[in-house]
Amino acid sequence: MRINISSVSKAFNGNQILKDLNLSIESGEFITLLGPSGCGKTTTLRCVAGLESPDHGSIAVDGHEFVNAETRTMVPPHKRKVGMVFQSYALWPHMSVAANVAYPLKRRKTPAAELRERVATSLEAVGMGSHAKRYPHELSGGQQQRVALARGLVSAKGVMLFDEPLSNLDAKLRIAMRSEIRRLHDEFGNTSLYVTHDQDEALALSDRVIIMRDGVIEQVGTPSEVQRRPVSRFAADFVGFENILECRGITQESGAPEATFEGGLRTTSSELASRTVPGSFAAFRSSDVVLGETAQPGLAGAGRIRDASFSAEARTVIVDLPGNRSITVAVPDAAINADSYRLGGTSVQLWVPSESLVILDR
Ligand SMILES: Nc1ncnc2c1ncn2[C@@H]1O[C@H](COP(=O)(O)OP(=O)(O)OP(=O)(O)O)[C@@H](O)[C@H]1O
Repeated sequence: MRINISSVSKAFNGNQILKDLNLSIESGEFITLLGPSGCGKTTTLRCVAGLESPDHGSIAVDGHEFVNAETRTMVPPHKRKVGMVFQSYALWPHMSVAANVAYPLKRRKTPAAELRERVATSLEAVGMGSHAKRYPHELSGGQQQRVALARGLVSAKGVMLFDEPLSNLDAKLRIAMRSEIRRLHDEFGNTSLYVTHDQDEALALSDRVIIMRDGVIEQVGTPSEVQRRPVSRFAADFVGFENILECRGITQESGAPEATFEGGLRTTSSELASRTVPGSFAAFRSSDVVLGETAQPGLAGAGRIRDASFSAEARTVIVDLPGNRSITVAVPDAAINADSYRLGGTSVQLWVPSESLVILDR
């Protein structure tokens, strides 16, 4: 089912939370809203579910208007037939697993035989068929979340909404449940809108990722587009570009243009310099900085190692650059034992290849 969010605005107590939001989600797509706390992700989801009403704009599913602030159309939440899965699971403690999953169907007065069959099918789908008679307190967190997922699936007529459903699970279970959620999305042929502030989760699950900032959409793209080609400093920072340096000027001393960035880094390619203006930014990942080599097209400079941290997850050094700037560099495994990387104060040459740089004008 196709979801159309058109010019949706929403304010709480005079604070504008959603600002003229427009988004079209294709039938069968898995879309993630990714952004920092407070940017309006949950509010967007709640407007689709009918738990909030937009002040302006409309939301339609397959051309059928759920809400239109201008014409005062408002379909109540239980008539929208969307499945919703919350971070808190929101299971009724006094109801068995089967009764929890049956609840939305009961509200819709689904005939008993159909109800039993749909409850059994969705519990089987999430691997909880043998736990139908248990109560929520007899289940682990991961099992409770599976029941919440089954209840969402049973309510859905094609649209599923997820509000940080995995945040309360430990890291290992979170990764396992991610693929379950994606599998069920494909198996049931749903259109899914998923809220998270975890970029790994968004990138792993989605067909397209929407990066939100202060109630507006900053970038829409496939996981690889947002990861490799962020459109702004904000988006680059959000998808994990550790290093973002501002261009301080363009010179043409030796004939070819050369751009200088914060920390004294300079372009070694006129093509790169021609795409840069003072005030634009060069963004690059710590894993794309090469220490001890230079002179291929890209960005080059020199600094001093301030600090090295080698842990199981990351092997990084902080390099201080002139002008009180520093950058983070991920050291390849092969270089870990090189003593020079462990010594504070050691001078290093550094280079970032052209293809690893993203030049941003905002
Ligand atoms: N019912 C409400 N009444 C007043 N303010 C609200 C209400 N719901 C949300 N807000 C405010 O709107 C802003 C956006 O909230 P929202 O939950 O949409 O953000 P979010 O991007 O989902 O953040 P998080 O990741 O923290 O859940 C926040 O500042 C929040 O305090």
